Formats: sequence, structure tokens, C-alpha cells
Amino acid sequence: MLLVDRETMQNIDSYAINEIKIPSLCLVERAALSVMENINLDIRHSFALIVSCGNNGADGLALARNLLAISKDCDIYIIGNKNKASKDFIINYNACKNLTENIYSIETIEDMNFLRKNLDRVNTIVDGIFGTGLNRPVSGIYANIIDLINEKNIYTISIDLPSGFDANGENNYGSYVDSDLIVCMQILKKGLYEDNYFRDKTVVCDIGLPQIAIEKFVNV
Ligand SMILES: NC(=O)C1=CN([C@@H]2O[C@H](COP(=O)(O)OP(=O)(O)OC[C@H]3O[C@@H](n4cnc5c(N)ncnc54)[C@H](O)[C@@H]3O)[C@@H](O)[C@H]2O)[C@@H](O)CC1
Ligand SMILES: [K+]
Repeated sequence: MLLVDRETMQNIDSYAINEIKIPSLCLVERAALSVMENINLDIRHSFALIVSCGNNGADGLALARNLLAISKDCDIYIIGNKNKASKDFIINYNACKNLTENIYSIETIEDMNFLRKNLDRVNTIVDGIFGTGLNRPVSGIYANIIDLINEKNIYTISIDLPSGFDANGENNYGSYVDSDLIVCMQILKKGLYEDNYFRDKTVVCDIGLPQIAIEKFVNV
């Protein structure tokens, strides 16, 4: 079984994008579609997509765009500073803005209260807060939102990793999303494999990272 730690996955992503010149946006789109393929769209009609402004969030917004395209009910909640967002995030954010008015920034206690109330109207949460970019324990509003997701007991799909959970499985990062399903991109992360609880809830999906990029950093 092929496993990677955070640094190796970041090296593979970066080699594929910067050396092989695969557009990052294409990988994000594949990531989003691979999550979509793992959603039972016959029973899941209402979604809360909770994202921060990195590429895990870009995957989440690309998924929102694709769900909106088939007229699914989507509320999008953004945490963090959009001025520092990744370019793939911004591209998908701009498209989402033209597809729905239900996009909310979560910054204040009032925003949190709104989120707490509004989450009750959906039957599915998509967690696009952190993936392999997580490099320190979550705190502040990020921890509060993760705790709220867990409190709600709504079916929750995490993109790549449960947000707050360490890809390397080495550090106890405090709060992390108690996901029902994790759609892990391309290669299983070591931390998920080593965690009995999450391993059984994880599916790994190909997003088009080429074998030569993988073999450069992993003994296959
Ligand atoms: N272009 C790429 O590199 C691709 C990335 N993909 C997705 O993007 C994810 C990685 O994206 P990013 O590297 O942008 O990072 P993330 O989106 O995982 O995290 C966003 C940013 O949060 C910050 N951060 C880390 N720990 C934090 C904490 N505790 N509190 C607050 N902020 C914190 C970091 O600056 C990090 O860059 C993957 O897990 C995957 O879902 C895939 O879509 C494939 C392509
Ligand atoms: K996530």
C-alpha cells in the first residue's frame, strides 16, 4: 500500500505543477469531481460547504460550483482572509458568486451564531477547511467551527483529510473534524492509514498526478 506523509505529498503536488506544468486548477477540478462521485446525489440535496482560503478550500468551492450546476442547494461558508486566498480558490469563488447568493464569511460571534442555526437546514456538510497544508494546531475560530461541525452530527464529508487532523499522524492537533467520509486525493496519507477509526471511512481517488511525479519522491 502506497502511503505518503505531508511533506512528500506537497513535493509531488509541487513537482507536477511546477516542473511537469500540470495546471493546478485541473487538479483541483479532478479533486472536486472525485468527491462528487462519492456523494449519493439521490439522497443528498442540501449542502453546507465550509472552506478556508487554501487549496483544500479551492477543492471545496470547485465542488460547490459543480453541485450548483446541477441545482443542488448549497450554502458556502468561508473562514479566513480572502485577500490571502490561493488563486484556484479565487477562480472558483468568482464563479460561485455568480451562481448563488448564499456565500457567508464567518468571522464574528454573530456569524458563528448564524452558522449554528443555518447548519440545521442541510443534510450534508463538506469540510474543505484544511488538508495537507495544516502545519500547526487549530485554534480560535477554526477550532470553534470544527467543534460546531462535530456537535451537529450532520453527515460530513472531508476533502483529503479531516480538518485539524495531522496528515502524518504524529501530532495531536486538538480539534479535528469527525468525518463520516474522507475522500483522500491520489495517495493515502500516513496518518489516515494509521488511524483505525478514519482508515475505514477513507476512499482514495486518482486526481491525475502523474506516476513519474509520484516515483520521484516515493519508492513505488
Ligand atoms: N495545487 C495543489 O497543491 C493541490 C492541492 N490540493 C488540495 O489542497 C490541499 C492543500 O492545500 P494548501 O497547501 O493550500 O493548504 P490547505 O488548504 O490544507 O491549508 C490552507 C492554509 O492554512 C494555513 N494553516 C495551516 N495550519 C493552520 C492552522 N492550524 N490554523 C490556521 N491556518 C493554518 C496554511 O498557511 C495553509 O497553506 C490538499 O489537501 C488538497 O485538498 C488538491 O486539490 C490537488 C492540487
Ligand atoms: K478537509
